[in-house]
Amino acid sequence: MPLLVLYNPVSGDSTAKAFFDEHVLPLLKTSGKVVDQVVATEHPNHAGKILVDFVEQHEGEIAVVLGSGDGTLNECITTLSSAQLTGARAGAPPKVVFVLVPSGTANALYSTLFPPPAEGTADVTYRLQSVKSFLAGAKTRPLTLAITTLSSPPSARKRPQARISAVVVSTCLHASILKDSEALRQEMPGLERFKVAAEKNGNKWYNSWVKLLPAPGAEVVQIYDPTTQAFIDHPESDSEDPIVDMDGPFAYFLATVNVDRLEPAFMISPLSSRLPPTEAACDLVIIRPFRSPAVSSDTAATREAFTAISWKVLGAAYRNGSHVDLRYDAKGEVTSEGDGPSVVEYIRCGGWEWVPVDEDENAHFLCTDGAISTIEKEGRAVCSAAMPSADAGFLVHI
Ligand SMILES: Nc1ncnc2c1ncn2[C@@H]1O[C@H](COP(=O)(O)OP(=O)(O)OP(=O)(O)O)[C@@H](O)[C@H]1O
Repeated sequence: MPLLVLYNPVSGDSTAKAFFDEHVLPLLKTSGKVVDQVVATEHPNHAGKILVDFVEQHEGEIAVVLGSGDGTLNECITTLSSAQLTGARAGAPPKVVFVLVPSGTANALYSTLFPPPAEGTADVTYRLQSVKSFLAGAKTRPLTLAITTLSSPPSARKRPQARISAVVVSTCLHASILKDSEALRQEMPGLERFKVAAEKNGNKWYNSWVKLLPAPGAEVVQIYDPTTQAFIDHPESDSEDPIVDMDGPFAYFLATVNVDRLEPAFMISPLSSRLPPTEAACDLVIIRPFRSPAVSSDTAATREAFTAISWKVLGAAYRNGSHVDLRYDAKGEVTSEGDGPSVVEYIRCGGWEWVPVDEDENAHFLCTDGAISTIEKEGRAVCSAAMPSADAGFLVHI
């Protein structure tokens, strides 16, 4: 199988080149793997172009040893998915098997596939697990893709734009954090930039109309029930009318595919590994402040007071994803006991629609694997989960 070795020398703490020179390339060589090309990216979006060129120059399934974070992986998937391939590849995109070497800041996909040991993620052996799987000819897993279509208002008569994600699609707090944290990258190369950006955005609420759509093979939308610790049919979704309508305001709205965490310890969608989906589906984590018995109005004071609840939820996500079982007591305090309303609505669905209220500028940001897009006024974002056919698509070595 043609083998491309590709790394982003500036992802994470910029150590990918040293790690490849010292560990990855020697290991491939001593294992007898013939590497067809070794390339370092030179600028944003370069990874996708390198992959497309490689695909056009080689036949059959392609293996890519990729040293990067989730952003560069996304560039590879996005560029190849939208490329007009020429020659023998025209109209027939190949199967691409990624062998991941975590070299980014968050490495969400890698740390989901290989949950990190307590000692952390810097260890050489820890970082070479996907490479070892590749060398052993061990298992691969297909990636589900979340495809989000951004539409302009009908009067604009513009084509919708598609964004592809292999990890996360979000609005609200997470999108605001990612938007602001990018400006801090130089100053803070590690995960602390996300915390600084979170402080700035904690008291925002977002107004939007939302629809939840069932997965293709499921009749209805599903919701996690903390009492039985299982998914159940959403009470507002049945075979007659499976689509669930949701009102805001929202404090948090985030969908994942393929991952149960966005950083090694931040397990925001833990059920994707505890109760794995059997088909292409998004796991959606939603916080709506009006579910709290203590919140009945949207004012600066209620928003400020609710910040403590959001931090409790996100703090519990760092403790093994325990936020999914949090509830409100009668006074609106957060507890892990009783039978009050769940603080988080944890949904499993085939897709969703986000139609931001025009006046709410902050509700117009969308994050797809770290990249930020702006939904136009009177526009919308529609996301659906898809699994590619058996002879195409993207896989990872596990
Ligand atoms: N040579 C380069 N110079 C500057 N930027 C680059 C170069 N190569 C790639 N990039 C950009 O670097 C950005 C960050 O890459 P990547 O997502 O892999 O790492 P990360 O953000 O540190 O990790 P993670 O996504 O896991 O948090 C990408 O948006 C990519 O476009």
